[in-house]
Amino acid sequence: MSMIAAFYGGKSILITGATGFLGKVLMEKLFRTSPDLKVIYVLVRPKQGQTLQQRVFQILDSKLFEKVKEVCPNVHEKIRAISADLNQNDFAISKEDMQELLSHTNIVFHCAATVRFDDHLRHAVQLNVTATQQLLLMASQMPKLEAFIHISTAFSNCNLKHIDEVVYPCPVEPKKIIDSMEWLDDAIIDEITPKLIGDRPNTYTYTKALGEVVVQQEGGNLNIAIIRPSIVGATWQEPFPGWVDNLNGPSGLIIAAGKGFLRSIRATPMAVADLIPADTVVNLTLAVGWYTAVHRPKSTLVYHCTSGNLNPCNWGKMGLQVLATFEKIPFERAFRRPNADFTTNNITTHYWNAVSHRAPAIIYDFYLRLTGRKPRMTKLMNRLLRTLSMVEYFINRSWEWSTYNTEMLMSALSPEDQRVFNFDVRQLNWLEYIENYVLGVKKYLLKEDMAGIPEAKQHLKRLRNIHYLFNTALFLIAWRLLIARSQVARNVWFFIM
Ligand SMILES: CCCCCCCCCCCCCCCCCCCCCCCCCCCC(=O)SCCNC(=O)CCNC(=O)[C@H](O)C(C)(C)COP(=O)(O)OP(=O)(O)OC[C@H]1O[C@@H](n2cnc3c(N)ncnc32)[C@H](O)[C@@H]1OP(=O)(O)O
Ligand SMILES: NC(=O)C1=CN([C@@H]2O[C@H](COP(=O)(O)OP(=O)(O)OC[C@H]3O[C@@H](n4cnc5c(N)ncnc54)[C@H](OP(=O)(O)O)[C@@H]3O)[C@@H](O)[C@H]2O)C=CC1
Repeated sequence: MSMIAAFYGGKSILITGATGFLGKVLMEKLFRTSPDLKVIYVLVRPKQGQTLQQRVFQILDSKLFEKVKEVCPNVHEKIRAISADLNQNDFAISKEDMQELLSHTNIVFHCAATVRFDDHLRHAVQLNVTATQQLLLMASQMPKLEAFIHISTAFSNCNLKHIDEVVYPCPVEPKKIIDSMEWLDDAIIDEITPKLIGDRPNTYTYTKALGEVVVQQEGGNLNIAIIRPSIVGATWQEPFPGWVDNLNGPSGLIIAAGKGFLRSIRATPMAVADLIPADTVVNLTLAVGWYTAVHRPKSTLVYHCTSGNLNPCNWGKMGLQVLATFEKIPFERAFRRPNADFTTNNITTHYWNAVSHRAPAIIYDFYLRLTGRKPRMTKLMNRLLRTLSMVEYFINRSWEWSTYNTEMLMSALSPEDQRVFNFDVRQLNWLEYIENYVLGVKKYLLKEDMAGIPEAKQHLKRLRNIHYLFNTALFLIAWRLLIARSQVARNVWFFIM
């Protein structure tokens, strides 16, 4: 019998960010392994054209939850969607809902965040820092609370090379930052943002670091733990391999490469690609929730959920495997044959961006215009180049994350829990994982049918022939121009003939 699964039985659990990528996998695992849990409260903001219930039921009715329905047929009754906006005071939760949350919640999993790299500092502080502060305040008024688990990121201290499982202080106190966001206007915030984020690459990593400091400073007597996942990728095993539902991290770039838009990327092949599957993060999170509630460590423990020091894979190996998978399972209606390459310096990056990204987009848009259609490729390419410039920081460096607490926790689990809540990345076979990831991107993100693979292969063959024809024509034109101008070229030509 799994002790962790039994622990969540009968519990009332509050999840923020439940409609996000990690939140969904977390809910799925909770319902599947502890179908006798009492209720999961999810803080959800209303979205245009959908009621809260519709939003949540859409998730429960998705393929991700198919197995849950078998073990927990009344799953719809065990989820309680609470209207909340983490950007608002008291999260704009009604008095009755707040009362219910405060008096019943046993465990809090705080997953909500803005993960955009380019978010305005004011908004990133609001969601990643102030909302965390407010949630802690709520948690301190929950008499039945047993554990508060905060999801951060392994990159919150990416300005360091070696990162320990501790909360690092920030030069400016989070409270001062929160206060200043209230009275500074946008223009001044824009001006001071580079100074505040310092040697971090973006507002996301900076505000996640501030959020951790808030958790440590304002956690009071709560049982708190912080989890720091690295780059979260598609699921490894559960509920099935390859599940993914957004374009963050590598997923969007896998699409861009598979559709033939992404032809070169500035990356260091030997740099460690610290990916971690979403189900591994969720298993660790649930184990941490149990451990924190039952063992009540004296201080706030930080757990690194990373792969690099236990089972490293580098970007070169990952890129090659992604490309190899496209051979077997190509994406439909590719723009060009997938054939991306790594560049390593500014000059080659600019050159290939011009030749392989911008030029084909301009030519294609010209063709669209000629045929009376709306040009769209240049816009798409600009977006891709912007994304590339934002991720470059992370794919040209390696970090070392120590994992003492995570390994300690692994050894504290019973053999059954180690199996049911497996977060041992040493067992991960990267080649198999990446192949399933690409397959998952095709099925769950692009919603492409496997029956379309033969046609996709035919399409790639046609693209290859067009490519050969285009190159031959280009060569002949260049040669013809050369022959017209150079006696040496003419002599060589006649000699060959
Ligand atoms: C040895 C040599 C070998 C050679 C082999 C070479 C082979 C190469 C093969 C290449 C194969 C590729 C696979 C490997 C790629 C590796 C890259 C991995 C990158 C990983 C970097 C992650 C770093 C993680 C650090 C921290 C981790 C975390 O803690 S948080 C999670 C990470 N967060 C994110 O990823 C968010 C990033 N996104 C953003 O910040 C923003 O979206 C943006 C700034 C990128 C774009 O903002 P913008 O306002 O322009 O657009 P937006 O409104 O967001 O969206 C507009 C449309 O664009 C779509 N979109 C959004 N995001 C992406 C994306 N990442 N990729 C593509 N498209 C995206 C979005 O859906 C919108 O579409 P429409 O709705 O249709 O308009
Ligand atoms: N994905 C990754 O690679 C990594 C993620 N993390 C961390 O994991 C956590 C979850 O990330 P992930 O699932 O990928 O992120 P997503 O962007 O997929 O999900 C974010 C969640 O936060 C919610 N949210 C955002 N703003 C508000 C708001 N104002 N009010 C209420 N809810 C809001 C979103 O709701 P809505 O659906 O309404 O938008 C969504 O449920 C984050 O803390 C992130 O920092 C850490 C490392 C890597």
